[in-house]
Amino acid sequence: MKFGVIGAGQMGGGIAQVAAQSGFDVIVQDVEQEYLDRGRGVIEKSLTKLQEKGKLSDAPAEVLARIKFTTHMQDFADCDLVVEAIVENQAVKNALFEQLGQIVKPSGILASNTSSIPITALASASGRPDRFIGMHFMNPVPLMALVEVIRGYATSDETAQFVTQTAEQMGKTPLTCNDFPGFVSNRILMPMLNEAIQCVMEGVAEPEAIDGIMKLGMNHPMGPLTLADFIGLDTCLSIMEVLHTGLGDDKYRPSPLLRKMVQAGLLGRKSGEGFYKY
Ligand SMILES: CC(=O)CC(=O)SCCNC(=O)CCNC(=O)[C@H](O)C(C)(C)COP(=O)(O)OP(=O)(O)OC[C@H]1O[C@@H](n2cnc3c(N)ncnc32)[C@H](O)[C@@H]1OP(=O)(O)O
Ligand SMILES: NC(=O)C1=CN([C@@H]2O[C@H](COP(=O)(O)OP(=O)(O)OC[C@H]3O[C@@H](n4cnc5c(N)ncnc54)[C@H](OP(=O)(O)O)[C@@H]3O)[C@@H](O)[C@H]2O)C=CC1
Repeated sequence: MKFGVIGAGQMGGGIAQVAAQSGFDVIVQDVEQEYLDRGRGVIEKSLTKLQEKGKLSDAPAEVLARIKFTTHMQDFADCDLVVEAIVENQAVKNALFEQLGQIVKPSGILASNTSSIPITALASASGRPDRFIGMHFMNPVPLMALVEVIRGYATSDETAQFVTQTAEQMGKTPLTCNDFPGFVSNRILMPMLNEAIQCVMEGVAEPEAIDGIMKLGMNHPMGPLTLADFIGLDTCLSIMEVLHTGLGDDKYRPSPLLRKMVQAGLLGRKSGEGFYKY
């Protein structure tokens, strides 16, 4: 199978890595060579770590050799499946799928790794709504078991079956849901992170205490503020905005502190500072 990935950021890189670990021929596209080089470096590090722990069947170099990096979208023409993992912005994703729908061969399936944006809208932009689906990996992709599979209004049974099987071949557990804002994962997760941020803003406790309470008290592997920093505060804000607009309920209102931090360029781990410094 020829597996395309658009975006070489934290999610795109992880998806490409796991696809290559599963034996697929992978091609990753990003807008600048610089982002591709950075993505390649992150994949290399992760593969080395997995090998050290005996969790990799092939040598890292063999896995890497299955990944081709490109800045040209035309290179996706003969892909069987293309998963998009660019910035969480509907206008940008719409424009990309309009273009991609004209490039990929007609039998190719297009998928979005979006955290929250309506799959049905992206499917319409692609011009092939029956062969379009949400394939939502979790971060960090090499370690997390779930792929949330989101069926759009017109997604065909064949498309859903193909993507479910592919997720299984990648060693993941696919679970299916319908197309509602934030799907299941982020409709439940993100309001909790937003509430933790609201606790910081209201002075309920220091970030370390909030995270400690949720880790020790609820057995969460990461506290909510550490997790928000890990996901990216810009992505968290975009998801809250989709929930707020899409569900029309003020309980999803993004915390003003979250908004202010994104305006200040404090995006979490990826910018070097969020609720913590990295
Ligand atoms: C926003 C969305 O749309 C959807 C989302 O994805 S929401 C986010 C979902 N993800 C989560 O909630 C993650 C929550 N966190 C966790 O589950 C865990 O902290 C974790 C799995 C990330 C790490 O596991 P952990 O038990 O805390 O152990 P930790 O010691 O930190 O890491 C385990 C090992 O994996 C390694 N590791 C971390 N990321 C890695 C990667 N990408 N590749 C390879 N190895 C990796 C770590 O370096 C560490 O190695 P050592 O043991 O040698 O130190
Ligand atoms: N972070 C997370 O925990 C999770 C995120 N997601 C979703 O995955 C997607 C990607 O998120 P994430 O990896 O965190 O984001 P990142 O910011 O790490 O990566 C996005 C990448 O896509 C690139 N990009 C932006 N626009 C385009 C374009 N038009 N064409 C090609 N590449 C482009 C970016 O380049 P540049 O730097 O120039 O913008 C960047 O390299 C989002 O939809 C997000 O909601 C899903 C699950 C978890």
